[in-house]
Amino acid sequence: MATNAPEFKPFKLALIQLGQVTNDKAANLKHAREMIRKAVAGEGVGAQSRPGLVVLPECFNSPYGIKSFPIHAEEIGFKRGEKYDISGSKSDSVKMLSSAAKEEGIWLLGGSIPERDTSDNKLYNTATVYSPQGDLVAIHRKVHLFDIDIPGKITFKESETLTGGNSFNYFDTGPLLPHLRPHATDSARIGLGICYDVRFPEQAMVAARQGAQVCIYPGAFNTTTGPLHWELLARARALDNEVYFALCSPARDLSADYHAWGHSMIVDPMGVKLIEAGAEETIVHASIDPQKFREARTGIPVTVQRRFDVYPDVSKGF
Ligand SMILES: NC(=O)CCC(=O)C(=O)O
Repeated sequence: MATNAPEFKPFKLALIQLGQVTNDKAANLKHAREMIRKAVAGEGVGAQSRPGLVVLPECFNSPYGIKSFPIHAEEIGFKRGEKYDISGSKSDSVKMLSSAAKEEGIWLLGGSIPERDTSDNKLYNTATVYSPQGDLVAIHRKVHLFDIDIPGKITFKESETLTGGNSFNYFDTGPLLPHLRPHATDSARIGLGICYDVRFPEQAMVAARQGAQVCIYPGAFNTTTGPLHWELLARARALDNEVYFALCSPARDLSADYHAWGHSMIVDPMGVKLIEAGAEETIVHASIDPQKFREARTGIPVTVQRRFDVYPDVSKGF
C-alpha cells in the first residue's frame, strides 16, 4: 500500500455550489467557467485568499437524471500513457475544465460528468482533475451507483443507464498556486469519490490509509436523504479517518426533475464543520491546515492504535 504521502502546506479550498444547470450544455459550461473565475476572485463565503484547489459539483454539465446521462454523455478522449494525453479530446467539458485550470493557475476538480466510454460502450459518472498547467491528472468513475427506493419519497436507479467504476483513486496536487511559489515542492494528497460513494466507509478509509489528507466528493444528495445523512456522513468520514472532508453539491432547482440538497460543506479532521452553504447557488471557501491535521492525529491517535490482531485490515490489498 502506498503510504508515502507528500508533505502538505496550508491551502484554501473552494467549493462551487453551481446553479442554472439545464439541458443547454454550452450554457452550463459557460456558467461553470464564470463561477470558477468568481471562486478564484474570492467571491462567495469564507474566502480569505486565493484558493489553490477549486471544486465543481456532481453532474455539473447536465441535469442529474437517468434520461439525461445518455443525452449529455461525452467521451473524455484521453490516451493513457505516463500522463493522460487530452490533446485529441473532443469533449467540450474537458476542454473548458483544462483551459480554466490553466488560465486561472489552479488545481481543478471538475465535479463529474456523464462519460461515454466507446471501448466498452458504457456510460459512467466521472470526475476529472486538472493541474494548473491544464493537464488531466486524475479520473474517478463513481464506484457505487445510486440505486435506492424509499416508497413515497424517492426512487432512483442510476444503474439503468450508468455502470460503476472499478477503482479507488486519489491524486497528489503538487505545489498549490505555483505561479506565486515557483520553487515550492509541497503537495497534498486528495482522495476522490462521488456522492453515493460516501455511504461506503471503506472507500474513504482506503484513500486515507494510502495517505490522503483530504477527501473531496462532488455529490448531489436529495431533499429526502440530504437532511438525514449529508452532514452526518461528511462528519463521520472526516472523523473516522481524521482527514479533511468536503462535499460539493449543485444548488437546489425546484424546476428541475431532481431536487439537489445543496449544503456543500467542508469538515475538519476532528469532525468540525468549517463552512456550509444553504440551498442556493454560492461558493464556499475554507482553509486546509496541516497543523490541525497533525493535532487531530496526535491528540486522538486512532490511526496508529488499530488492532489488526483482533480484526482484519480491510484497507489492505489495493
Ligand atoms: N447522486 C447521488 O449519488 C445521490 C446520493 C444520495 O442522495 C444518497 O442519499 O445517498
